[in-house]
Amino acid sequence: MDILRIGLVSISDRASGGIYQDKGIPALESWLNSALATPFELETRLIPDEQMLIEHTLCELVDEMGCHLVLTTGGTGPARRDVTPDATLEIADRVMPGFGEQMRQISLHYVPTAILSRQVGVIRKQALIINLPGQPKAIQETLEGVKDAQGNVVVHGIFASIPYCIQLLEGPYVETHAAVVVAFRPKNAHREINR
Ligand SMILES: Nc1ncnc2c1ncn2[C@@H]1O[C@H](COP(=O)(O)OP(=O)(O)OP(=O)(O)O)[C@@H](O)[C@H]1O
Ligand SMILES: Nc1nc2c(c(=O)[nH]1)N[C@H]1C(S)=C(S)[C@@H](COP(=O)(O)O)O[C@H]1N2
Repeated sequence: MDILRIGLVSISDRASGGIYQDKGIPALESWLNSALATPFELETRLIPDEQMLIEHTLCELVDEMGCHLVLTTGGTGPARRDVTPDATLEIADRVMPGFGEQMRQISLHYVPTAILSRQVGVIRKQALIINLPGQPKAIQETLEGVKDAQGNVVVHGIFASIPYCIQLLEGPYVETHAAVVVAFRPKNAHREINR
């Protein structure tokens, strides 16, 4: 069986220019290490907010590196140089509107400015590509969702739906640690999908 390959792309003019240290890739990496029970390989990239470069990087990760999942962080807002969703849509085969809708829903529990993120989820070939906001804390917030003080789920994180999406795209079977995120699969979703 194919090993799970995940691309992580931190998109920041200042982090890529050395003005501040990139916290995006370390936050993504540490969250994935805590959440995934399945072994995985990472491909990481730190790039500025340049649309052509973002498009090229996403295509390289999907088409050449064979990633099943690509998570971007940064550049989803309304500022002139925030072009991550534009680049993602440009190289997409299909849009998955639920991911953007769900992330904004989750984020409203944390910041009233959640609606300023234009983040999208798309499919290109075998890969699911998802834009996360640039604030490093937004990574855990959107992937994990909202829980109350007793640990009960208030809004499901988007990662709950990612293993089944990868499975439907004929990628590897992804298992998660239930203490961090419970992956949803319909009752009749077998480990192997036979077509
Ligand atoms: N890679 C990163 N590492 C650390 N902090 C970041 C990173 N990206 C964004 N941030 C923080 O989150 C804020 C919002 O992110 P956003 O993607 O809008 O960046 P920005 O303000 O356009 O600046 P830049 O592209 O130079 O990071 C930033 O102003 C910064 O404080
Ligand atoms: N979960 C979460 N979502 C969030 C935020 C946040 O701090 N946490 N910041 C918001 C803000 S202030 C902006 S401007 C938009 C876009 O952020 P970006 O340009 O850093 O991607 O994401 C929004 N979504």
